[in-house]
Amino acid sequence: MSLYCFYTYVFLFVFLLINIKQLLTQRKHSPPPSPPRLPILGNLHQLGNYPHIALNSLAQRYGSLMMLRLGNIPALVVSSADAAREMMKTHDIIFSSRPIFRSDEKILVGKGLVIAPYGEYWRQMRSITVLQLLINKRVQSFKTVREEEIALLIQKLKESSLLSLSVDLTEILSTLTNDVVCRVAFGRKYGVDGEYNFKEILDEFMLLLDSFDIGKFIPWLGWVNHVNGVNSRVKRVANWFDNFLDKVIDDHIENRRKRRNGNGDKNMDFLDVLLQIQEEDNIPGFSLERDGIKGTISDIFAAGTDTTSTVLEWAMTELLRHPKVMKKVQNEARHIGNGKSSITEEDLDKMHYLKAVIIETLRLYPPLPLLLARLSSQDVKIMGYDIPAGTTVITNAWAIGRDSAIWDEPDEFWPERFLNSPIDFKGNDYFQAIPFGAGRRGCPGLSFAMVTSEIVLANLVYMFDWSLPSGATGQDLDMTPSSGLIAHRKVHLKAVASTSAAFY
Ligand code: HEM
Repeated sequence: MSLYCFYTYVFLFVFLLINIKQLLTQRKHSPPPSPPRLPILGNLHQLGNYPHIALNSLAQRYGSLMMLRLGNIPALVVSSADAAREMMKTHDIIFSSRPIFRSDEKILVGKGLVIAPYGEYWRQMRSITVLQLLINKRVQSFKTVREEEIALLIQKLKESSLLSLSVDLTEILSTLTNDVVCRVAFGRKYGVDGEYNFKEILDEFMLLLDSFDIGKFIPWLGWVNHVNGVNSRVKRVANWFDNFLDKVIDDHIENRRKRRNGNGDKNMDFLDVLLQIQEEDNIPGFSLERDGIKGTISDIFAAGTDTTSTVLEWAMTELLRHPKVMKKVQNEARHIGNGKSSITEEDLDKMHYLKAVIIETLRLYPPLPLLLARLSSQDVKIMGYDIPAGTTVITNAWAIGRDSAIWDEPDEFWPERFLNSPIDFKGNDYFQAIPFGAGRRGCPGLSFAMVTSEIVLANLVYMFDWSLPSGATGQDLDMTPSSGLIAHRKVHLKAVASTSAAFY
């Protein structure tokens, strides 16, 4: 071999070595694409008032996996069904924690499930919530509570229908879901009247939970919350809620002592169930403390009230915008109800179109459009990209539900697409629409939420014909969502109920 050839081979060898090394390092660190960022704010300024919509626009440019920086927080944004499946199914355990923001801890009283890091405490609390509180048998046992509250609602609507008055459906539905959850949790209502102005406090609690908190993202700017009064409002609501729960728990303990029959499972509310678990104290290596009880109840109010009324509010909005769909769901309800005084939960199994209306509503308007954030607990590869441990994960369920690669005419309200469709929202097999999240941390309140939404909507359309005030048409409705964690309507939905001719 000539000297020239020898040097050429050495040169090629070194060149190849360098390239392979570079390739390997690139492979080793292949982060998802990122939009450019500003100093300190990172990408925070790009979220706007409607983060789910803004993030969807960014995803159109940067892809269904994007890495953002929200102030100090590295955040992965997931915007496709495939990426969500990989995260919540293939690598479920790695993404089963939640980021802890100090402000959430301050608002959510006690030590509950929603913000608990993945681990033994969460596992025990989750198992109590799923197997003792939200299991189907228990959800069904509250059928009478739902039916009684619906009867009250129908009575109210009949009264305003006699006077052709418009009703604030947003307000009425929010009160209804709050009353149902209150009775299920405490065995009685704590409304606007009486000793506790529970509804007002709950509204403030939801407002604070929903509000933008700069200290979450840029801790050294946390002082802003002192200046603008948010911290004192948080403290006031948290103290109020804490004292309220103490009082309700003490009353329950006293009543159980008096009754001495606290073991009768039949009429037990959630608090009774939790107190019984605490008394029996037979979970190996785990004791349910008062703080755990408070946390569970606080979670159920935070996660279960506004989310459910939001579905109903959007479902009624879309029905008012689509008179043919309204007619179809009314015909189904009236055929099945057949002149009875109300639709019962036994009737729901036969109401396929009504179920499709609810599912289509959840696809288009997931109440938590960005679900609840998750946190990666170790380095992992998703869709070929490297995601480091400690990354906050935001899943854009709103974008997935409207993805044109999955759905025909994705922005159209068309319940027929779900008739005879195998898609459920359990997040086991189908990730095309995931309003309840998926995997280990998926929503344990799915059955509770579905049966409540279905029975309320069924009765609203069964008993009444609906129109908009002052001769407005559905197309006049303002469809702007609220900003915040829960995307309800920005403008309250007001409508006129008239008792259907079928019931005269
Ligand atoms: C339409 C109504 C509802 C929607 C859309 C909804 C949605 C969600 C979502 C997206 C999550 C996070 C899931 C994830 O990280 O993958 C969640 C968690 C949760 N939901 Fe719901 N939810 C609803 C109703 C309810 C109800 C009625 C209850 C209880 C009565 C409830 C209790 C909870 C709890 C306790 C968690 C935390 C679970 C955990 O972190 O392990 N939800 N929900």
